[in-house]
Amino acid sequence: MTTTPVVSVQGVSKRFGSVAAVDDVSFDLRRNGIYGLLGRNGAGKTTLMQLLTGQQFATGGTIRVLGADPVENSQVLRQVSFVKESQRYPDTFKVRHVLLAGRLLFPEWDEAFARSLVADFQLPVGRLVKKLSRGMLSALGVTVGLASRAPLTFFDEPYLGLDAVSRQLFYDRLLADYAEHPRTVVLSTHLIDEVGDLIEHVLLIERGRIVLDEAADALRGQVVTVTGPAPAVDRLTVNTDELHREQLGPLTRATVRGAVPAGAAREAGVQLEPVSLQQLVVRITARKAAS
Ligand SMILES: Nc1ncnc2c1ncn2[C@@H]1O[C@H](COP(=O)(O)OP(=O)(O)OP(=O)(O)O)[C@@H](O)[C@H]1O
Repeated sequence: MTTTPVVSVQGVSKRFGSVAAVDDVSFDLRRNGIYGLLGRNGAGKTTLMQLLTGQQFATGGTIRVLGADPVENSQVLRQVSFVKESQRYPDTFKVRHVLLAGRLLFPEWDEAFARSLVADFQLPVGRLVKKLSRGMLSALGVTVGLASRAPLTFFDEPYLGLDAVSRQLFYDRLLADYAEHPRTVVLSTHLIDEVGDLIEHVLLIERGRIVLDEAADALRGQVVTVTGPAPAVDRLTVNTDELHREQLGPLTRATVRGAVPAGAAREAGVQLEPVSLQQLVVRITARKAAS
C-alpha cells in the first residue's frame, strides 16, 4: 500500500538574483520518518525549509504540503512546526508566553510534555525571552518543536546553541517521543555524526541541488574503505563506484560504494572498514564539487 507523501516537491527552484539557492529539486517526504537534511554552509537547507513552510515563494515548480500549497494556508501551517535558531519573539514575551502561544497554535500540543522539557532544560519560565542565553533560546525552540507534535516538524539547526549534554537530551527526547507519536521530522544539520543514529533517511543538498535521497541504513551498508596494495584494491573494487582514493605510503585506500567481497579481501590482505555517514557525505560532496 502506498500512502500519500506529507511533502511533495516537483522541479522547485528559488533564485535570489543570480544565486540559485534551490535549483530544480524534486523529492517526497513520507508520512512518519526522521529525515536528515544535510549539506554545507550555503547549500540551500534553510531556503528549502522556508519554501516548504510557505515563508518564501518558489521561483518555479510545485510544492504540496499535506496535499496543498503551503503559502498562506493556515489549515496546512497549523500542522507544521518550524524551529530555527534565529526565531524572533515579541520584545515583551516571557518563556511562558511562548509556551502559551505554542499551546494555542498547535492542535496536537502536549502541555505535560512541554512542562517536562522545560524542567529537563531548566528553562526559566518567568524570564523575558530577550534575556535568555543563546543555549536557553535554542532549548526553548526545541521544546516548542517537540511539544507541538506537529505532523511535519522542521528543526533548522536549532541545537547549535545547546551544549553537548542538552543536545543529547534533545536527541533522546526526540527519539522516545517519536516512537510513541510517529510524525515526519526534518533535522537540518552539519553535525552529521551526532544525528547519524537518529536519521532514517538522508537528503543531501549541494549548491541548491539534491545529490542524495536515500534510506540511511542502505547508505551505511553500501560504502566502505578498501585499504591494501593498489592491484588488489583495483581488482576488488572493479564493480563499485569510487568516491575517493588516496595513497598511504605503499598502500592505496579507496572509498567505494557497492559490494566488495569480504572473503576475497581477507585472502588478498586487504582491509575493509565501514564509512560513517559524515565521511560519506564529505566524500560525495567533495566529488560533486570536483565534477
Ligand atoms: N534572502 C536572501 N537573499 C539573497 N540570497 C540569499 C537569501 N537567502 C539565502 N540566500 C543565499 O542562498 C544560498 C542558500 O542559503 P541557505 O541559507 O538556504 O543555506 P543553508 O544551507 O541553510 O546554509 P547554512 O548551513 O550556512 O545555514 C546562499 O548562497 C545564500 O547566500
